[in-house]
Amino acid sequence: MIEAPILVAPTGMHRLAHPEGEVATARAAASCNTIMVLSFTSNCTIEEVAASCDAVRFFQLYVYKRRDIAAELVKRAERHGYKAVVVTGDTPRLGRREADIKNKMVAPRLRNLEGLLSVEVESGGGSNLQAFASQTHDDSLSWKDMAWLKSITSLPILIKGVLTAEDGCGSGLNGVIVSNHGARQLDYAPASLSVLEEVAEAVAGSVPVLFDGGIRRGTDVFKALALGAKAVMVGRPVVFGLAAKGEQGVRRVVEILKDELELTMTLAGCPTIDAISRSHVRTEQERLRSFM
Ligand SMILES: Cc1cc2nc3c(=O)[nH]c(=O)nc-3n(C[C@H](O)[C@H](O)[C@H](O)COP(=O)(O)O)c2cc1C
Ligand SMILES: CCCCC(=O)C(=O)O
Repeated sequence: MIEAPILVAPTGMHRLAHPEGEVATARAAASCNTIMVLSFTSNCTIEEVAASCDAVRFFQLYVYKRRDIAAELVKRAERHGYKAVVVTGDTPRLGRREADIKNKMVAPRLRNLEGLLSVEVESGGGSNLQAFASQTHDDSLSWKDMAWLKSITSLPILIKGVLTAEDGCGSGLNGVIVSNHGARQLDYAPASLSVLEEVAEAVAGSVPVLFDGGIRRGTDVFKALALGAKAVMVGRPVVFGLAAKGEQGVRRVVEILKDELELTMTLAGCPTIDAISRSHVRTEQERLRSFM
């Protein structure tokens, strides 16, 4: 269905990077024939992104204390042709982002929420995003809430932010995304690549396992696929491409990754994605063991 196993990860507030925001990213993803996961905290609306071009898109969900708002946005995504919900499980509260506090970070308008919620928040002199998240995100989020989510949508649901085998196989959802939120949430959370294999083994092919975190080269995509991911998602490089050259910049980022993946496959003797196997990579642990 998609040209390469490289998706656009949900990242918030694309107008911080480019005036056209998520619409430019969506067009780039569409022209690369890949899937964009639209962030719940986008600047462009669900409808604007849907109307920008014809492509497969997923919608990322933050579960708000105000469940009616979360449900309303999922309904809007469903109505506008988004094909899956990606529920982010690792952000019941925002991690302590000291740079945002120091820089007095102010989020640009989250237009999806207009008419639903006042986005004027007092930051107390620190990060306005952090103050906003603590007012809105439901910090009691747990597995039991997945039953509620299933009850409000017929779309497939993927859980993002899984870092253990136990969470991977216990979700009862339609897909698992191994991620530590780009190391933006909890210091000392494991690097997502270091736990990918154990999660993939536990899930054992029952649902697709996706991966994100630190994908910067085609070789990184290859490593993640060898360790059990069906596809990867890319966060920061897409935002950097958007900031540098808008739609064209995002397209270039995805193309570079795809070209590098193809080169890596050829040099590793893999004519197809399915030919990438566990034996193509050696982990740090295996390397150390080989010295013993
Ligand atoms: C600026 C920024 C904003 C992000 N916003 C969201 C978001 O709105 N929702 C979400 O689930 N993850 C968000 N993430 C996390 C990404 O989806 C992804 O997990 C992470 O960026 C992957 O790592 P990478 O940046 O090394 O590719 C964000 C990450 C960044 C860098
Ligand atoms: C309130 C969440 C903001 C978007 C996000 O998830 C991030 O910045 O990592």
